[in-house]
Amino acid sequence: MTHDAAGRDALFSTPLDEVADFSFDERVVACFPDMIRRSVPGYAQIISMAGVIAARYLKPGAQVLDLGCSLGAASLSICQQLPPQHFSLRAVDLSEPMVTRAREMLEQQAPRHRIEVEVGDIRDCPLPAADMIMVNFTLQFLDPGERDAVIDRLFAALKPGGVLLLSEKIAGEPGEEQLLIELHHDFKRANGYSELEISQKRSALEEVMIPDRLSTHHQRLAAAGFSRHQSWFQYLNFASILAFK
Ligand SMILES: Nc1ncnc2c1ncn2[C@@H]1O[C@H](C[S@+](CC[C@H]([NH3+])C(=O)[O-])CC(=O)[O-])[C@@H](O)[C@H]1O
Ligand SMILES: O=C(O)C(=O)Cc1ccccc1
Repeated sequence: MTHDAAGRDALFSTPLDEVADFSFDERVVACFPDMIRRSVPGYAQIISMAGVIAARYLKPGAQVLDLGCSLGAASLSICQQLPPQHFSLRAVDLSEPMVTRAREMLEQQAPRHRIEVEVGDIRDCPLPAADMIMVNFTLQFLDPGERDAVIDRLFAALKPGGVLLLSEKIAGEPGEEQLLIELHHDFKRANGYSELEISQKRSALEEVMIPDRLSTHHQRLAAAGFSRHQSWFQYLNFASILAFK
């Protein structure tokens, strides 16, 4: 069983002969809200602040991008803070089943907002000039060697004064990694995941999600040309940065 009728994540609950690399398929889509809430410390806080941050910076007529949108939670957060005529939003994700479900959910929960949801790759999808770009827990799934070019692309797409909201799982600074990993596993245990689920998920992610250190993210943002970039949130090995063009 990969999930129950209530959408509870049970993807890694039974022993697997060989744990395949993690992928955002239908089985993940069906339990994604539960999985991310129980796996990512601070996810709910970051999502609710996305709307609050948008309301602080966006002027009427603003264009917003949500890249690696999954089910559109960050987009929905903005819809809850700003009226439909205030902004247009384009949400993109590489996973077709995610995009299909995100379209349905946003249509249902924000029917009057101007939102397009498209299948696309953050590495090469068209990026309209934007006032705010959100990249929440997406850069971490790219090959580390591809991340500089993506941040450069986002900088180029942002209008002057535009804001980037970048959230990521992070590697610890030297000497600090082990404690963060152990406490994250404790966090998962406290949220009902078993030892087997924790270790099989870890194997599934090993090859496909390689976190950078927070300092690496800041260096990359500086190199891309961001005039100001500041960490505003960290909960264990999950952090969020605001960067301004
Ligand atoms: N190259 C790529 N281009 C576009 N999307 C991609 C790419 N690679 C992976 N993805 C997509 O990035 C998303 C990552 S989840 C984001 C949560 C969301 N932001 C949220 O606010 O709920 C985070 C997580 O699961 O830890 C998945 O939907 C992938 O299909
Ligand atoms: O579960 C984990 O260990 C994570 O690091 C976060 C995560 C959440 C959802 C899908 C993939 C990774």
